[in-house]
Amino acid sequence: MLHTASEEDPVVVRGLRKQYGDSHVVRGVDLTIHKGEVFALLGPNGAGKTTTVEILEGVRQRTGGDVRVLGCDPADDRRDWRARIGVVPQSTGAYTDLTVREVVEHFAALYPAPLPVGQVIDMVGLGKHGKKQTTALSGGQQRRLDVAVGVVGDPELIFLDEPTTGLDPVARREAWDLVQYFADRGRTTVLTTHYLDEAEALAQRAAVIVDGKVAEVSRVSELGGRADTSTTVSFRMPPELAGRTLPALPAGVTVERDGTNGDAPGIVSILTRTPTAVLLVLLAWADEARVRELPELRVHRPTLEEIYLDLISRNREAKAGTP
Ligand SMILES: Nc1ncnc2c1ncn2[C@@H]1O[C@H](COP(=O)(O)OP(=O)(O)OP(=O)(O)O)[C@@H](O)[C@H]1O
Repeated sequence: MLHTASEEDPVVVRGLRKQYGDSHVVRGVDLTIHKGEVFALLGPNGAGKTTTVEILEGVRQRTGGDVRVLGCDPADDRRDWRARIGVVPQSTGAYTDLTVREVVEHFAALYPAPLPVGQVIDMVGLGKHGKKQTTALSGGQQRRLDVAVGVVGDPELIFLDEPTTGLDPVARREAWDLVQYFADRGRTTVLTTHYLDEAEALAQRAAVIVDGKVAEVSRVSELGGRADTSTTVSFRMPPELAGRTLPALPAGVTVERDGTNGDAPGIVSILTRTPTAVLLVLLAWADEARVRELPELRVHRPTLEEIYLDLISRNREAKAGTP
């Protein structure tokens, strides 16, 4: 049963299971991925992300559950269906003694309406290497070739499994531009990544998979209750204000002080949902005491990485507490 998903949704998964012998590696995954979105799959090593993605790509058989990808069951592996999806697998392909251009041309010929080969080679940053033997490419250049091969068919749905692993920072940004290019064309992308900045930059929604189950699926901006988390305003108490009480702060704040270290005044941290209001009060207070700079003043909102690590650790603790 594929309830609550629309006909339009390119990926609909319900109760997906995969077992290798006695080992249950995907244990009841539900996912609905909407048309035109970049959807990130996050989770620790061995969580079952690649297994799930490979089932969606039709390269791995499932043990149970319902799966619809572009309206078809991937297990049927229809040729016309396959031409509508693009796959950049986790491991780099081996293309023997062909040149970059020959490899991309070869794959382009498999699709009814491929993108121009030269454009794709340029887009992945291999413009200067079209005539190079693939065996002579660096690891990062080979990874770019994988991406070219995955997208040359101008697919409706693209699976990118850790596409930027091994790329230098400039090449990573180029790969991000490429994902954005397809998003702008209304294409759908399923992006598996360990880089949370990548998920944050590219994806609208994400699922966190832990131990073969979806621990959470939400908008990236709301992952792990992120939208509701407090901001920390902190500073080192200046000597001029040491020993004074803080001014009256807006309601709902929590104040923490680390111990003063000998004569050094300690750090004051204020957890708040209204950092601007807190800053206004603090700055007026400092100004009144003629303190022009609050030392080490910092306004810190938890990063996606901190939220993610917290989510994984809470998940592990909950599991450890389960009898
Ligand atoms: N062919 C196989 N036979 C037996 N076990 C397998 C096989 N393929 C994968 N596994 C196991 O299934 C589990 C999930 O692996 P999977 O590759 O899906 O994880 P992942 O979330 O993609 O991890 P990573 O982030 O490291 O890529 C792992 O414990 C892995 O060892």
